[in-house]
Amino acid sequence: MPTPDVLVLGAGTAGSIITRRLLDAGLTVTLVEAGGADTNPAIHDMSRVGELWLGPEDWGYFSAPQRNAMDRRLHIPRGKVVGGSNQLNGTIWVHGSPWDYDQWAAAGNTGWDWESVSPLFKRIESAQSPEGLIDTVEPDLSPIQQAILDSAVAHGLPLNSDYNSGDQEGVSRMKLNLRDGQRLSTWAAYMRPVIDHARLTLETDALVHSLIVSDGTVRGVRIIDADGRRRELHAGLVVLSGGAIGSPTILLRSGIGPADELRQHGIDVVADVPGVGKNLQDHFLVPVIFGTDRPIDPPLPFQPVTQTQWFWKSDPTLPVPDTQPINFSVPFYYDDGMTGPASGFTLHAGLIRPHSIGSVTLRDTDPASEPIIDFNLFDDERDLRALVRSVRQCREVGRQGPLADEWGAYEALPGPDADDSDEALAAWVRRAVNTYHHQAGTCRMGTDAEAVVSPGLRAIAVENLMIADASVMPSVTTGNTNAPTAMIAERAAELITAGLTSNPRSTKE
Ligand SMILES: Cc1cc2nc3c(=O)[nH]c(=O)nc-3n(C[C@H](O)[C@H](O)[C@H](O)COP(=O)(O)OP(=O)(O)OC[C@H]3O[C@@H](n4cnc5c(N)ncnc54)[C@H](O)[C@@H]3O)c2cc1C
Repeated sequence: MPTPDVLVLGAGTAGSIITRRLLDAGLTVTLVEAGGADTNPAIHDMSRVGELWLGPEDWGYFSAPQRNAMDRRLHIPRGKVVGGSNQLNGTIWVHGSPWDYDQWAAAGNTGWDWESVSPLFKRIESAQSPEGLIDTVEPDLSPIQQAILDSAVAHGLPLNSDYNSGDQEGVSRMKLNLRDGQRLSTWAAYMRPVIDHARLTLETDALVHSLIVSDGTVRGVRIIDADGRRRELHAGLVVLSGGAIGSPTILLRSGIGPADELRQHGIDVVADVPGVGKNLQDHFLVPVIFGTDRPIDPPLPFQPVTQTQWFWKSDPTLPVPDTQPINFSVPFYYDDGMTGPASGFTLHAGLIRPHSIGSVTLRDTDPASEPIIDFNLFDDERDLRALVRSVRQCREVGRQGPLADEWGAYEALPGPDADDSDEALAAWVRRAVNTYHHQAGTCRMGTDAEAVVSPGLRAIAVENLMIADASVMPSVTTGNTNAPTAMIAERAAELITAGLTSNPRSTKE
């Protein structure tokens, strides 16, 4: 096989966009993905997303026991399929706050301020730009979602018609990535139309073991392919897009990471990069589940289970909202210990500006092993406080407006046994907290000693390696992370094509 210009590792949200843009720019690309084709009908039908959890398309990770959450191990779904986590996600399209990107820039990441990145979001969206490939739609609300929205307004939240306008606060209908009622992942939008491209080689069901590095330069990658064979692939440039869990673990197995950690596993140290796998940030949800006297119809086929959300400051002095409750049209019982009525709805309290910082480390050197993912939940008490306030607010919303008057909503969980004290609500938060699936930051960009990539997304310690996915975020954005990851991917492709115009083999900034 001829050597491609670029090897892209991971066909998720970011890898799909980068591959397409590099093909458009005339480059030869090999795209390597651990998962297979997106043939499962539940991927495409947003009323069936729950079926994907712990199925063949889910890496099915569990966190380390969370000492401040009753030692619970939280399920961490991650997409193992072409399209990656975008094929399992809720398709909620949220830019984040302009403040997020200005913070990135203020930390030394020149070029990532809001004014610089907002044109990239515009370029991605078909409603904003003729070259945009991603559709965002607001589906008609189901009757229970309309009642949730109206009850939130009755509670005093402003109705916000566009949370991507720069002002996130208030309750909104969600903007979802759907086309003809079906999920529109970046894989579907960017890659499906070019799947037979002459300059594309697609390796699916191929697990990346590690990078091949010699003389401080990345030359290619070792994979275990669909037939179980160990093979090496080479390229002029390698782009790592394995996501916030996959990218740091690939680096660690390659000998790029904290030297002491690598030696513990008997891995030769290629580059001592202390920040690899550190700075894990995520968002967290806590369900407040209601039954209703008036029966709620189950979601129709292709009807999204979640359609409304709100952004709210649990402390009015904060610069941006630190909570983002999202609302499900069904009672969502996360584990066997949670029981209640079969028909109902869930208002999820949501923490989106976490202070506790976690890590991703290797369990062993087997690429098929689950890494140790430790959120370090509630290490910082402010996170617990914000979730307690958010749970209290969700309870209040469920008790008023049309939810109470027209649907006869009653709280099933935490339920009447939990009083309204901070202690009682904190106990529920520790018992019921789960990830909101927005892991980020584990190969963060920056200019300091803990940075893994430069603001130009080049690996700091080795040549010919770029990292582009949710792992490079310096801090997680205020809201869902798919759109920000897509934005990072567009920027990455732009940086590669600009840098390669003069010399296709040069990766220097
Ligand atoms: C259940 C769920 C719901 C979510 N809901 C939303 C939402 O509604 N809105 C939103 O904005 N965000 C949501 N997210 C988050 C969003 O989907 C992610 O932030 C985004 O997909 C991250 O993109 P990525 O490219 O960084 O990683 P991914 O999309 O995860 O891509 C990484 C790819 O690399 C592959 N890979 C990893 N390791 C290896 C290896 N060793 N060898 C080969 N391939 C490898 C993976 O299989 C995967 O395909 C959700 C996520 C989940 C899991």
